[in-house]
Amino acid sequence: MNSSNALLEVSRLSVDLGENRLIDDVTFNINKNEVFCLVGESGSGKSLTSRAIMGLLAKRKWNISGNVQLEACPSNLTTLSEKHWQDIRGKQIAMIYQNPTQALHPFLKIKSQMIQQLKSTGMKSKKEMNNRILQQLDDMNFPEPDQIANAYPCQLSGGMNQRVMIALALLRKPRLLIADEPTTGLDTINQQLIINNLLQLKKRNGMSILFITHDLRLVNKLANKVAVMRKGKIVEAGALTKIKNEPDHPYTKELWKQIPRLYERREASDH
Ligand SMILES: Nc1ncnc2c1ncn2[C@@H]1O[C@H](COP(=O)(O)OP(=O)(O)OP(=O)(O)O)[C@@H](O)[C@H]1O
Repeated sequence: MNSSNALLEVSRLSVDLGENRLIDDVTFNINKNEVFCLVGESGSGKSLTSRAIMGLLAKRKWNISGNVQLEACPSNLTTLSEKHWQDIRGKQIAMIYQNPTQALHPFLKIKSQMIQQLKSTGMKSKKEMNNRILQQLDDMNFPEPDQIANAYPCQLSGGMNQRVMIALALLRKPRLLIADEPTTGLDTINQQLIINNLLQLKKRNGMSILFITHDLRLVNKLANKVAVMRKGKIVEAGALTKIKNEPDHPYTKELWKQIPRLYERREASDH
């Protein structure tokens, strides 16, 4: 790692599908305890970048080059075997998605899904697992964690399932959470609830967040740093204040113009 404050360093990451270069020479760093927002229009390559970082692109289909370095791991993440990834995914880096059904099993109670995660850490005591599960659901501000633990996903609302998915992802206290549009499609109240909850947990657990979104209002509320993607490339990156107040790239200027007024105030206590 080049800096002692860096948690993740992505350097010259490219992803090809056959002749098509879909991610092109992407470079950025995420520091410890930082929220890094990756923004850009649909199809710009945000999700593909996160899936390449997370080792979720099958090598038989995708050609990946570049260097992805995580503080806890001496190897380039793009070269790790699936076996090695089992020590990293969930424990060092976790991911949450827009749609909780991607992460939740429909026919298993929430508790069973959480137990599976905890068993993979070597935890054996039922009591310890039960306490950990209730604590994690309590951290997501569920007033009755026990009821949630004993529910099936279909018995919960979309917003509740989204919070359960976050609880599941954070069970092993990862250093980096990749959040791929986790609030898109939710109503404003649930969106606020989840964003505030994520900021609380970031502070409590001392984790960093790579937050993927096309919603600049969320960027304004959450980000320490921002990278703007377009057609597979990062066209501009820097501190939120710089990207917001003095954007250099015409595309970034255009993005901010789409919001007439940024009314959401950042609460200093969140950070
Ligand atoms: N599984 C796939 N097979 C083929 N092409 C893909 C696949 N996934 C993504 N792509 C292509 O890669 C490019 C980047 O897609 P990506 O999903 O990363 O965009 P995005 O910025 O996350 O968009 P959105 O905001 O809509 O999720 C697009 O041209 C997309 O069509």
